[in-house]
Amino acid sequence: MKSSMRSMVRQRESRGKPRFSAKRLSWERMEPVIIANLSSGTGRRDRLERCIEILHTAGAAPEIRETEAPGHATTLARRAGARLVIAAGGDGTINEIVNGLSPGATLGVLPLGTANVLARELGIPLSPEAACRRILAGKSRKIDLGVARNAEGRERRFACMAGLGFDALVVRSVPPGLKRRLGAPAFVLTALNVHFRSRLPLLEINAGGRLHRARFVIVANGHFYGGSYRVARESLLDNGSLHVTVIEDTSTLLRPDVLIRILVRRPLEDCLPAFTVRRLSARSVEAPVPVQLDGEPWGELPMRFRVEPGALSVVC
Ligand SMILES: Nc1ncnc2c1ncn2[C@@H]1O[C@H](COP(=O)(O)OP(=O)(O)OP(=O)(O)O)[C@@H](O)[C@H]1O
Repeated sequence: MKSSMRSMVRQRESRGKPRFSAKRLSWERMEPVIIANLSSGTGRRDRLERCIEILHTAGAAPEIRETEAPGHATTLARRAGARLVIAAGGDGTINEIVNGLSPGATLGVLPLGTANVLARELGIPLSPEAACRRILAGKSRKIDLGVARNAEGRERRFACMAGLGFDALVVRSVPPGLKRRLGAPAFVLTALNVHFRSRLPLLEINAGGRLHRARFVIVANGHFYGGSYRVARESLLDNGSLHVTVIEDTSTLLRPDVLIRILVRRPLEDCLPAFTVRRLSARSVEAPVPVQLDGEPWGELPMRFRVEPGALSVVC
């Protein structure tokens, strides 16, 4: 079973060459707007102001919009229209923006979050100054987006990953104060707490007619997870598929061969069942199973997931 899954991954990867080439972006004409979440991990005002200064010095005069509450970035992105919309924040802010962007808009990223998975995936420098220079260099490319659809038919896009079960419970449980103080290690501590103290509900996924039962499933659009941890060997942002990692039991994550790979940032697909698909469905088996999208809670199973190839234009 495992070897057939690995060969599926290999087959897909050999077909997974970039499908959308980079093109030069006329960002001056796109009237840039920065949507800034100053409550995100490293979203301090002085960092944002340094970025604005760099952009001004280069002759760009972006409009600045600060978020006032969770969800506000979606409204601001919707209002911005077909412009260069620069997300100053983390993956949660990017997720909100991606869910409000107009067709014809391009996303820029100033990584001011905790994990900054999409920035890492795109190779955007994590220093805000260097990220500004990348925006000024003005190249864009198309990437895929994942889409989750819940039982009521509501849809939400994700740029990096959906997590079913274990990590969604962690995201729900991490105390905001601990996250502010510790950053990413707050998730590791909470994950250990959830693993040892909670009874994780069982879920079932159906991918192309194959059923898998697990307590934790990662549906990734890219290959990084939770920062610089890896689920897959290489970036998958534009290969037209979702990468699925199946963790039957979270105690597997503490198995020495798996733990070592996690610690040295080797891809989980080397030691855990993984495959790529265009769509899958997931349901809970016994008790409600929570879901997270790009690190933010988004309801419970059942849900369907699919990829939208080349759905987002991003500065890279
Ligand atoms: N003005 C605001 N006040 C409080 N929370 C906000 C505000 N604007 C946005 N948020 C919320 O802040 C949360 C965290 O944002 P974000 O994910 O960008 O930062 P992060 O968690 O530090 O980064 P990462 O996801 O990269 O680890 C999101 O849930 C978002 O809805």
